[in-house]
Amino acid sequence: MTFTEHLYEKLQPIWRKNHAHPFVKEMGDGTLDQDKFRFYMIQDYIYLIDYSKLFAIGAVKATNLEDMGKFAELLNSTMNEEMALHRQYAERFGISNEELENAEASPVTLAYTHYMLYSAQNGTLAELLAALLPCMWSYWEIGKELNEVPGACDHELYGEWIKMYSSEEFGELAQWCIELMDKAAEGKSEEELQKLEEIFLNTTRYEYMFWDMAYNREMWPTDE
Ligand SMILES: Cc1ncc(CO)c(N)n1
Repeated sequence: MTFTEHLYEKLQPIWRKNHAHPFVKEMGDGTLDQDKFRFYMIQDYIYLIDYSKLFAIGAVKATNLEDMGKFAELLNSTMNEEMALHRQYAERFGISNEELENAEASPVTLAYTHYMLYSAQNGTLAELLAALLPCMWSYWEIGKELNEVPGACDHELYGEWIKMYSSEEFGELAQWCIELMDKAAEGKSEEELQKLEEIFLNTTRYEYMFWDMAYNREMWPTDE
């Protein structure tokens, strides 16, 4: 069994919970409250700015030109394709690019992005991959699952989201991350593997918390 197969199997209970979250389910059946989606889309944009930086750090930590180029490709596709989807949604909601870029991160968004960047900046390439893999992998799986729901990808609001994350292009990038994680885990000590598992578990948990934060539109406590 490969390292990623082991992680996938071990964390299935949490992954199932992610897929079953009402935010995800309601995107699939088209009943999701648009204000929840609007909140999600703004927070996800803020998330993706730091997520892009993770790929830039990946390019720095890559040990060969092929992987370095792939991280550069991921950086480019995140900033110019994935974030373009959010910019399109923002336009539909009447939110300007500037507003989007300067939005305030919620507590969960801040905790999640900072944890990822901490792991990327202070850890090995394998640790960076362990932090980023649940993001790419779970979105790809959720995209594919929602794409199976009859009519879901034709929904006037959520259809584009489903098409993006179930796309072959997104799937290929996720697949590349899975393979690189397995290569990077090769020959690592038990202790190091344990560390990778812990990081993977934590970002998997953060994925759940991100859906939940968006569903409840959770922001900072107010002074009132
Ligand atoms: C929170 C989150 N995780 C993963 C992805 C996939 O890129 C995303 N856009 N947002």
